[in-house]
Amino acid sequence: MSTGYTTAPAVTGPRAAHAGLAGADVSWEIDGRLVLDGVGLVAPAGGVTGLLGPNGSGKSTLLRVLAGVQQAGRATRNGPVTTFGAADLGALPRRERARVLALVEQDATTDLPLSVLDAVLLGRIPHRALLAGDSDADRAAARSALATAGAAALADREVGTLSGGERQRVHMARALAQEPRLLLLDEPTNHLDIAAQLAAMRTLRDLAADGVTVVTALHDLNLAAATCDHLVLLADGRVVAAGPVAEVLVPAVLEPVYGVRVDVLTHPRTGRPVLSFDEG
Ligand SMILES: Nc1ncnc2c1ncn2[C@@H]1O[C@H](COP(=O)(O)OP(=O)(O)OP(=O)(O)O)[C@@H](O)[C@H]1O
Repeated sequence: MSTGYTTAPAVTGPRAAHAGLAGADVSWEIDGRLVLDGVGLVAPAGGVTGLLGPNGSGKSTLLRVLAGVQQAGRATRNGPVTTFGAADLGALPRRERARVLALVEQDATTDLPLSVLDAVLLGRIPHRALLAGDSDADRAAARSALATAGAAALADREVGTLSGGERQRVHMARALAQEPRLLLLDEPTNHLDIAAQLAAMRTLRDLAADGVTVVTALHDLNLAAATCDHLVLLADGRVVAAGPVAEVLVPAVLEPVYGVRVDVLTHPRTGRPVLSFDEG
């Protein structure tokens, strides 16, 4: 079922005047196949927007297109029109864009023999003069980001030796060190234990409360129910529903998209939806 595209919820954070991220008609073709088909997306500043959808629905591609790093394929029609506040994201020079947005990719790996601290310091590059080395302020920002991501103890480890969950925390720390105003994340809770998942989502909520626009792809619909303000549901490269959590996470929307039976309960403390699934 399509609920069409709804307007974004009211924004109440310190940067409430900022309109957040808006994408119109984002279409992308890979090997002659349309993997994003006219996606319209609104992610309000001061909120966490969850990007949902089954495997292959286009979440990673959309995030990479929004971040301007999608290599495979090409834009179709007139190309995506994506604004962040008053800025046309697509028109921003690369370095300028890196000062505005950070992308935390799914299972990003590196073969470079980098220490964790050095990997996180890479996030500071857009903020310093060309050819300048790390300043004390950069190192302080990197250590603070590591602490926020629950990875302070890993600072001197080599990235290649880390577990999946440890690496995930380091990728989050690198993005935090970048101090973006728009943070895009692809499955940031992948590999994380339950406490770390909740901590990661708490970090995203805290950033949003400070006015950062957060867009995160998630598979865990209950995590989305518990932590997101706004949801965008993709299926086959199209937006099939978007809006507040309570409007999107309903059986009539989810069942045809995922092909499972969904029951929605209400959390006794938070009042948010809690979902239960059965094979359809
Ligand atoms: N480099 C590529 N070459 C060919 N097809 C691709 C490429 N990258 C993505 N696709 C296809 O585009 C579609 C969307 O993929 P994408 O990774 O964006 O989906 P997703 O929603 O993130 O999936 P998942 O939940 O499994 O991570 C899929 O059908 C995928 O096979």
